[in-house]
Amino acid sequence: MWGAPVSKYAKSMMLLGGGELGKEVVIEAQRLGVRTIVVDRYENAPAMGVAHESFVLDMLDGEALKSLILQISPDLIVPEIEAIATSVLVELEKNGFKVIPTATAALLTMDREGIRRLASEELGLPTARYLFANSLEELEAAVAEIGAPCVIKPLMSSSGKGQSVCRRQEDVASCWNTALEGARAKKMRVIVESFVPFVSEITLLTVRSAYGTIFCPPIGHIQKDGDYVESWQPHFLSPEQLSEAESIAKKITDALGGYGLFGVELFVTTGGIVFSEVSPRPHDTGMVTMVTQDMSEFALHVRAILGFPIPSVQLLTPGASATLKADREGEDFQISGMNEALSLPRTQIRVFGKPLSKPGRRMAVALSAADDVETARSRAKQAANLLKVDWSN
Ligand SMILES: Nc1ncnc2c1ncn2[C@@H]1O[C@H](COP(=O)(O)OP(=O)(O)OP(=O)(O)O)[C@@H](O)[C@H]1O
Ligand SMILES: NCC(=O)N[C@@H]1O[C@H](COP(=O)([O-])[O-])[C@@H](O)[C@H]1O
Ligand SMILES: [Mg+2]
Repeated sequence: MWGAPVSKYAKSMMLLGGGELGKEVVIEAQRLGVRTIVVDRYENAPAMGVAHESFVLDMLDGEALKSLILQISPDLIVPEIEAIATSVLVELEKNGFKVIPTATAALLTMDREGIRRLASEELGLPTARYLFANSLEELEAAVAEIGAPCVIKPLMSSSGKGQSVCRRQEDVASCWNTALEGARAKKMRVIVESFVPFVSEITLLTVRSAYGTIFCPPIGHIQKDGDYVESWQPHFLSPEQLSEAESIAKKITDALGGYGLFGVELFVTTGGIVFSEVSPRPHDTGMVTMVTQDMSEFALHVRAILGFPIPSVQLLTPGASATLKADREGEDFQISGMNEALSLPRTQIRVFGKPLSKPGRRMAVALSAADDVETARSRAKQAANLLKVDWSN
């Protein structure tokens, strides 16, 4: 029960991060009459355009973050990106603030070490072999021990930033430099993971609500340079694979706790399902649910975190998503090809509205439905290929 979004009875939600995923979360919260406040590191972030209020802040600056939260005093604090001074959230939670799904979940998943140790060492879930390194020398020793090929990632980063595959011992120095450039946090520590020879990879969207835990049908995806370029739903798994995937997802999300939607990333291998990582919030590959399910991952997240029950989720049609990425840095661009993309059957687009284009930055997504996944995938790819980040000079 709550009042109008600008009244004294308003229910308020503060998003820490306001990218394309946060934008859809805000829209879903607005639909339920919730007051929305968006914080991000730059002006005109996608979610700011649809929120009641917004603030520009370096969310890794703990003091600044704490003072803003105390000033606004939101009912719900909803982390949306991976680079936040999460220790502040832990402290504020102790003082009665509600962090989604929990402050500890945010803390553990912001840091690859926290979530990996929980999954592998405490819960015994199958993962790639891994080691950590704080310097180039330590990294050389870790790569020698894990063996090439292996994957090297900064502890705090996302969408593949700073990530590289080390194929030979001689490449270690260049991998270290890639990690240094891509890390969002100042602290430099990397994880070295053995390369998992997967057959496919999936995201299992898992919803913890007042009703209990439910799973969305698996989403298959393809990543390039550590970032997603294509996803589809449903992704076929055998009954044994599905029950293994759901059991892993249940264990990790139960350990993190709280209400909300989680994106559990899993590798499907010939030897079974391997846990990769988990986002305690909507997942980029899950944008496809905007055309496939009765409730999108964003609607599910909002409904769960507001404490409402979610007895079921229904897949309405097979569907797919494909991304538009920029290849140049600058502000003087226009997105073209929308007319052509939207001429394709059962196709929609989301243009995020990011004010600055950068090489590799995701600017829009095409979403297509069809009677089967293969047709949906080819439609979504075709639509995304028709979209362009265009420059007048
Ligand atoms: N150990 C591994 N073995 C094989 N492939 C891997 C491994 N680790 C990562 N990858 C590949 O790189 C992709 C991105 O890795 P990961 O999810 O860890 O990065 P991320 O930066 O957290 O990305 P995001 O924020 O988009 O989830 C994976 O989806 C997978 O395709
Ligand atoms: N894989 C995580 C992910 O997709 N996160 C989404 O990307 C935004 C950052 O984009 P940017 O780096 O282009 O600002 C985040 O705010 C979130 O919406
Ligand atoms: Mg990932």
